[in-house]
Amino acid sequence: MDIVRVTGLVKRYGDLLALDHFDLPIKQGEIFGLLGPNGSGKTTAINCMLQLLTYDRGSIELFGEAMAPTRYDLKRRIGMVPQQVAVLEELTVRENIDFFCSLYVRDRARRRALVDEAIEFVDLGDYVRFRPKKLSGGLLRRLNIACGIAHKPELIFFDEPTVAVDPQSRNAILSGIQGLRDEGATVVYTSHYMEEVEQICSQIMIMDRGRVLAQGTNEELKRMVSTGEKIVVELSELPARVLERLRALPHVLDAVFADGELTVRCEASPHNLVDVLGVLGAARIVPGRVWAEPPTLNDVFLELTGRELRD
Ligand SMILES: Nc1ncnc2c1ncn2[C@@H]1O[C@H](COP(=O)(O)OP(=O)(O)OP(=O)(O)O)[C@@H](O)[C@H]1O
Repeated sequence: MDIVRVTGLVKRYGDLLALDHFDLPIKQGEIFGLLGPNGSGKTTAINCMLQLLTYDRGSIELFGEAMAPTRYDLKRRIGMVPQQVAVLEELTVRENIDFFCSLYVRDRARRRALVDEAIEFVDLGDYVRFRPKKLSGGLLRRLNIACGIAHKPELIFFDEPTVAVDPQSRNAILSGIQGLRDEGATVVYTSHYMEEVEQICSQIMIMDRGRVLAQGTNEELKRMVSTGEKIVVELSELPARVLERLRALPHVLDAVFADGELTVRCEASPHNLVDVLGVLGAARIVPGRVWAEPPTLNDVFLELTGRELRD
C-alpha cells in the first residue's frame, strides 16, 4: 500500500510556482529520498503534506485517507524533524522531548518510557539536564530528532537533518534513520547531499523547480543516463587541441579540464581508459594519477538538467 500518495500538487507563492503538478507515491517501509537542489520545492512539498501550508491544486492521501488540516488522527501517526531546529530554549533536553511527546501521548507512564527510549536512541543520555543553548550543533540536531520521533510515528519526515553537523553526528543520524525503518517506520528524507541519499534510501526521487525529474532505486536512476563511467586524470596542463581530440573519441560524452584534473565522462565501453590514455600518449603528455569512477546521482541530475546538483 502507498503510505503517501500526492497527486498533481500545485503550490504558488505569488508569481513563483514552487510545486508544479508534483506527484509522490511512497510505499510502506521505504526510506524515500527526495533529492533536489536548494529551492527545488522539497520543504514546500512536506509542509503541504502536513497541511502546514495551503495549496492551489492537487490531492494528498496519507495512510490511504484524504489528508486535511483537521485530520488529527492521521497527524498523530506522523513525525516531523524540521530543517530548522525547533526546540524550546527554556526547557532541558528531557523536558523538550517530553513536551513534544505529550502533544501525542497523554499517559504519563507510557510517555516516560517513550522519552527514555528516544534519549537512548539519539544517545543524549549524558545531556538530559542541559538546556539547548549548551548543546553543540550536532547534539541539537539529535535533540530535534528525538522530539520528532519519541511518540513512535509510523511515517517520519526528515527535512535535511544533517545540514551543518559534524561527520560523527551525521553518521549517527543516518544509521538512526535506518534503525527507525528497521523498526517498521516509513521515512521521507529530503537532502541536497546525493551521497547520503545513495547511502540510505531504497527509493529516490530527483526533483527540480517543483517538478519530478526521475524516480527509482539508486541503480535504476543511474541506468537511465548514458554516463557509464568517469575517467579522471591528474595533469599539470592540457592543450585545447588535445581536449578536442578527447571529446571526439567515440564513447566520450564530454571532457573538461580544470584545477589540474581532466574529467572525461564516457558511455559504457571496455576501451575508454585505453582510448583516453592513447590520445594523451600521442600528444606526449605524461599523466599523473589516473582513476575511474562509476556514475553518481549528480551525473543523473547533470544529464537531466544540464546543471550540477551541488550548490
Ligand atoms: N514563504 C515563502 N514565500 C515565498 N517564496 C517561498 C516561500 N517559501 C519558499 N519559497 C520559494 O519556493 C521555492 C521552493 O522552496 P523550498 O524551501 O520548498 O525548497 P527546498 O527544495 O526545500 O530548498 P531548501 O533546501 O533551500 O529549503 C524556492 O524558490 C523558495 O525561494
